[in-house]
Amino acid sequence: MTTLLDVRDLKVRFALPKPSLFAPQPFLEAVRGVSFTLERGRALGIVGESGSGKTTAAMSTIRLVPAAGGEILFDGEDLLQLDDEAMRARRRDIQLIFQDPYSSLNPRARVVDIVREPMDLMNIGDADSRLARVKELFELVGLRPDQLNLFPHQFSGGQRQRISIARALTTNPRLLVCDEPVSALDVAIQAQILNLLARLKRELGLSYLFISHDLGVVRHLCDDVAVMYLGQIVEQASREELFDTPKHPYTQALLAAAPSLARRKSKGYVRPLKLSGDPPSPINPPKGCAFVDRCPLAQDLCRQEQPVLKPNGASQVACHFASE
Ligand SMILES: Nc1ncnc2c1ncn2[C@@H]1O[C@H](COP(=O)(O)OP(=O)(O)OP(=O)(O)O)[C@@H](O)[C@H]1O
Repeated sequence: MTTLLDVRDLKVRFALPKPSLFAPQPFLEAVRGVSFTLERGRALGIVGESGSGKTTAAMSTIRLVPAAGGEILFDGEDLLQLDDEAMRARRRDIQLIFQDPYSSLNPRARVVDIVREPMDLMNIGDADSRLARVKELFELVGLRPDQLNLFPHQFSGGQRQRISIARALTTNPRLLVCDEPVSALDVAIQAQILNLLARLKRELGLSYLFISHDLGVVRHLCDDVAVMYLGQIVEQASREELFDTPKHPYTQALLAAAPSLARRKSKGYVRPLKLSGDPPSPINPPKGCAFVDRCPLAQDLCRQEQPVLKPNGASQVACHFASE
């Protein structure tokens, strides 16, 4: 396996309005030292509750949100060190798919123009080759050639997501960042789009950074999974390892909340833990473990010392007392 993306100690913080002129600048710590690797041809799912920092981590990985620190090695080159022009050139390799295809597609443009636009903006090929590529991509994503001149409102939600995917593929990217790409779709349509993404990954050797709050969706598509909690990764493992033997009490609670995903066999013991309460505020986050107030394993050490990700079996887990 070769590594496409190697993110090290990524930090993102947002400046908040000052309560008064002379008060210190308050910050919201949205991503607090996140590290992960994504191998070529694989899909890494990032899961976690709303507000855990999934979107911010992914957007800062591709420099759509500025990072406050860290390294983002794409093919060995640190994206944070690139000037704007070099970064623009890199954008060909990295494309985005959003949750709501309708709001990301220009309602007044014909879909042929929508799909072609990235090639126009990046000056890829001539008019004929661009049109040929749009037709090819239409077929690849399961749209018909006679639909080329229609407008977005003439398509269903699932078809609109196919249009977004075709558009994202025009530049021959190597990495697709998918932010809740099927959350707005009916369950049956979700499966179709996930199957399409899985096929494209196989056929084109694409890598995905796949953000979702839905563990079922992640299990369908992703090879590896990172679980985020208050701006940090608390567990990272292969799909099998994560769903069969979840180790962090937060991962166990997430799985226990989705009984259809918990393993039938006793191999992975999933504590019947119910999550109550909310995560702490990302403004002045706690010094120790952020999960401590909701955790059945919590001890004094957890309040004093932040656990770091370390190997636990075949997984990486940030917990002082995680099950082995
Ligand atoms: N532009 C911003 N300014 C200030 N705070 C922000 C901004 N964008 C995000 N945040 C905060 O950063 C934290 C992480 O948000 P983020 O959207 O990355 O989480 P998420 O896990 O993707 O959640 P969701 O699934 O709801 O999108 C949250 O506390 C959010 O309120």
